[in-house]
Amino acid sequence: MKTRKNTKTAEPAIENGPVIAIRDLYKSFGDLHVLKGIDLDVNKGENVVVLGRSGTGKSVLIKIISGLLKADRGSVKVLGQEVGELDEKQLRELRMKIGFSFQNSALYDSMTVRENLEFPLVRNVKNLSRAEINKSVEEVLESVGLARTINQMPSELSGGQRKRIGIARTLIMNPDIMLYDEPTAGLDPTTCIEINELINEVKEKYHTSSILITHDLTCAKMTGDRLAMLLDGTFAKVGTFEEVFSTDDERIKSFYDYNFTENEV
Ligand SMILES: Nc1ncnc2c1ncn2[C@@H]1O[C@H](COP(=O)(O)OP(=O)(O)OP(=O)(O)O)[C@@H](O)[C@H]1O
Repeated sequence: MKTRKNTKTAEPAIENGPVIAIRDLYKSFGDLHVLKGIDLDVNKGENVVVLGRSGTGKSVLIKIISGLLKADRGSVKVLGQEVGELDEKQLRELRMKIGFSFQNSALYDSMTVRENLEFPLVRNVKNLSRAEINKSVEEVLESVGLARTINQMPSELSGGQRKRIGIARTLIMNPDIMLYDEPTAGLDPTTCIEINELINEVKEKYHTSSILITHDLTCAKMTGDRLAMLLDGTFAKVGTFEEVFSTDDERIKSFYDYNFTENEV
C-alpha cells in the first residue's frame, strides 16, 4: 500500500495509448550519427529492455526521453506530452513522474538510509507532516525488503542493498515510469536475480511502466515483457526474448553469444 497512491493521476491523453511513444527519432553529435530513426512504444504496465553494445546510444535515448538531451528530429511523447516542446518547469514536473535508477545507485554517502529516502520527498512535496514522511520511508523500505537498514549509512550496505535503496528512493516519489540503467551491473549472479525479482515486484506493486538498459541477458529474460535490440542506430528487432533471439541476424546472434551467461532463471 502506498501512502500517496492517489497522487498518481489518470492522464486522459495516454489512457489507451503508450506511456512512452517514440517515432522516427534521430540524434547525432557532429559526424557521429547515434540514433537513426528509432520507433518504440512502452505500454502501460510494461517493462521494455533496451539492449545494445557499448556506445550504441542507449543512454542517449534515455536522456532524450527524460528531456536531458534534445533530439535532432522525431517525436518523443512521455505520458502524452511531447518532451521536446516542454519548458524547464514542465520538464521538472514530468521528471517527478519518472524514477531514475542509476548504475552507481547515486546515494548520498553522508546521509543515513532514512535521510537518503526522505530527501526527494521533502524537496519535492510540500506540506508533508513528519508522520507522513516516516510512513512513506518505512513503506518503500519494506517494499524493497530492507526495513532494518533505516538507520545505516550507505557505506555499511552491500552493492545489492545499495541498489535496492536507490530503487526505494525513486519509488518514494510514486513514479509512473521507471528508467533503469544497468540495474544488475557489478552484482554477483544471485544478487542479480534478486534485483530482477525486485524490478518485477515494483512493476506489479507500483504499476510502473519501465525502460531497462542492460547487457545482462538474464536480466532481460527475467524482467523484459519486450526487448528492443539497438544496432547501428535503429532497433533491429523488437519482441519477446524468444522472438528477438530466434533470428538469422548474425549481429544479434553474436550479441547473444557474448552476453548470455546462464544464471538459472
Ligand atoms: N553529449 C555528448 N556529446 C558527444 N557525444 C556523445 C554525447 N553523449 C553521448 N555521446 C556519444 O554517443 C554514443 C552513444 O553513447 P551512449 O552513452 O548512449 O552509449 P551506450 O549505448 O549507453 O553505451 P554503454 O553501454 O557503454 O553505456 C557514444 O559514442 C558517445 O560517445
